[in-house]
Amino acid sequence: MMSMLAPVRRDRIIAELPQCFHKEAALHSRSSFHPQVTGACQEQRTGTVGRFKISKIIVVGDLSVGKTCLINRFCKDTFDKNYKATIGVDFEMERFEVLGVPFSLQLWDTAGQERFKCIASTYYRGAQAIVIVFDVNDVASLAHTRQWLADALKENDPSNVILFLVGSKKDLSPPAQYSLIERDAIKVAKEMHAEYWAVSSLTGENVREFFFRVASLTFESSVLAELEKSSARKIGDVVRICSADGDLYLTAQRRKSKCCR
Ligand SMILES: Nc1nc2c(ncn2[C@@H]2O[C@H](COP(=O)(O)OP(=O)(O)OP(=O)(O)O)[C@@H](O)[C@H]2O)c(=O)[nH]1
Ligand SMILES: [Mg+2]
Repeated sequence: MMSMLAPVRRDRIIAELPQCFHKEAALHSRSSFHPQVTGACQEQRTGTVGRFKISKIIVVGDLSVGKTCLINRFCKDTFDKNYKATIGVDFEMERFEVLGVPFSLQLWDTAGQERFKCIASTYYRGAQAIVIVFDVNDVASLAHTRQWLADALKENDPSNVILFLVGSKKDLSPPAQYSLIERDAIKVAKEMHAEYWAVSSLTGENVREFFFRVASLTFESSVLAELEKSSARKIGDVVRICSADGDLYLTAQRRKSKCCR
């Protein structure tokens, strides 16, 4: 409990919405946090967010695409060039402060190897975000992302999770080759309603930016869900949270699940 109360690391403080990687495949293209979220944070009306809530993020994808390295680069700032398969699952906690509100992510690193998949999949439930990783140098791993998503969604409510499609090992891909796979990856991301990123855990390129975006969008959707819940309680009716026009995927998903008919 004490550690939960200790101040958040200075390099985990998020005061502005980090931008997306590619405008064509972004969860939304607003340039700042949703005004209702900013307002709620200023007035400390974020409900369970910031006090009790820990958001679960699961990371899935083929074996050896670099899931463990991605998490280790961000959480520990280390990189191991030797492959050690994840057996079952591992997890890391990361504490942030978003718009002045403490916010924790539980990052679940799952096994890509077929023989461990069965154990790993029992940890998929209750995810707020699903990160599907593929290797930008391996088209088959991109093709397999659809199956990984389907498996992860079996254990989760599809209208309540946010999705990220992440191309790894960007350092190994010459620019001309990279831009070819990026075209396909963006197509897949759009189909999935996922936000697309490309990263390198070896060089660290985009790793921090990516996790800041994950934390921010997960935070934003948690606070919006809290606001929706508390106003629904007050009015005793279904309440619509107004969204800016730039909100591409989030509103579409929410509309499917919760909003007025
Ligand atoms: N060059 C380069 N190599 C990477 C990068 N990320 C991971 N690797 C290498 O790819 C191999 C697999 O990385 P892991 O992170 O263990 O892969 P994983 O997805 O966790 O694999 P499983 O746990 O079996 O599912 C290791 O040898 C890493 O060093 C990267 O960004 N660049
Ligand atoms: Mg691993």
